[in-house]
Amino acid sequence: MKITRVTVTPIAFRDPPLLNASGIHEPYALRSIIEIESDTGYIGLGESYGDAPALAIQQQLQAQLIGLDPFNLNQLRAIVRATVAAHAPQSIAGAELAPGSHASKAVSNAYSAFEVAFLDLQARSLNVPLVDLLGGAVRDEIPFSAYLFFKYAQHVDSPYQPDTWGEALNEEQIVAQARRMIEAYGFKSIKLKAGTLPPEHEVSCIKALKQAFPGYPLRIDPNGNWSLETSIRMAQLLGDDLQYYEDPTPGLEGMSELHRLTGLPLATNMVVTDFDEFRRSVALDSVQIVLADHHYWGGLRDTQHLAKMCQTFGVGVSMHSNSHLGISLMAMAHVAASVPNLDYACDTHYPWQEPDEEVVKGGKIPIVDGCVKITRAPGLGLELDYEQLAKLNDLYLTCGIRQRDDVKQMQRYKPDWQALKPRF
Ligand SMILES: O=C([O-])C(=O)C[C@H](O)[C@@H](O)C(=O)[O-]
Ligand SMILES: [Mg+2]
Repeated sequence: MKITRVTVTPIAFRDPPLLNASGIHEPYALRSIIEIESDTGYIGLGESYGDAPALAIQQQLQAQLIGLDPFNLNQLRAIVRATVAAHAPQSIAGAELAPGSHASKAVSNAYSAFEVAFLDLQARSLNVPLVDLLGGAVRDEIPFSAYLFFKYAQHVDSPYQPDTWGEALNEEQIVAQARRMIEAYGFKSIKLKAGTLPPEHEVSCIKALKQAFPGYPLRIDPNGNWSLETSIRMAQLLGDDLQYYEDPTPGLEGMSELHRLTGLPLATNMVVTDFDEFRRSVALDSVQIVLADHHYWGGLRDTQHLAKMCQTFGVGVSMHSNSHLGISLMAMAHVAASVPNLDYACDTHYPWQEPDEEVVKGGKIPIVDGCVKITRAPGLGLELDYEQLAKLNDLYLTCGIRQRDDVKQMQRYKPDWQALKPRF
């Protein structure tokens, strides 16, 4: 088989005004949709970052992959490496909360974008689900958690109607958000994105969730926005409320000290984002759970390698998410299906995206009883809806956003807002 067509299509879709440690989400999130076609007529799909630096590399790669055998992932990696070395500026500051847009992650994120499409194409040509190329499924229902955010009712510049979730700033509103999400999707665990309002208030929201959903595993994620001292103080208030404490404080050293002092299980998608950081984290006992993300960990197979390393060193593993659509969700589901030691329900932003904004046929992928189900359909089991793709590409062309910037967006609400870390 030879690759005869590679198409990278940037898209934008509506994103609610979700608050986080950096600031606030812009009205549109960016992604890229990747198609690889073979001379035998199969198409493989991928989804990745649509921010300018990531997109530029993906677009550079389009022409260079023509003629390649889609089974030759080592050659894909070599081409990606050479292209990044030749074209990627080293100094691009990526959006901090989208680790895949860091310049240092350029190889692993571009490789991953195409690896998923290559694997999808391979699996389609063999008429097997993608997970079979990853060693087969140890589960076919992949658990995800309810991912709650503090949020405003509408964006500062209202480019479209306010979303239906409304404001969520206090305990009652957060409990209502959780209730709606759990009723709609059946999630069995809850994550609260924090690091944005005063820490005591965020902890009080966890207490309210604990009362409203007894027995539900709870997590809080301040994205490194609490000092070590604040993280210790909040740990005392939280007691044993949490399933794990996600990235409360910055740095491998800070997390290590926090674990030593509190004994709490710490999770991360910030201090362990590559294999070098993994090695250092093991030496320091900084984190007890790594949140993998194939988009910046170098694809589905490297995510399996990460999971194996976690197992070897007695570290738990689950999954991180940025704003994404269905191709990413199914890629996450297939790799999660192949990992025996996936110990926790994965994160996903998927419920925050609008029902009419999906690029795969059939619309939004169902999440039932908190799980995404994988089937025996070949590859990822998805077909592109070209009308929808064109619609979201138009949105990309007109939305005016080219690189995620949650800090700058927050400055539109609060002109003296600064990117402080830690803020509290
Ligand atoms: O677990 C995390 O740190 C994230 O999910 C990062 C995300 O980018 C989230 O904070 C966001 O989009 O605001
Ligand atoms: Mg996190």
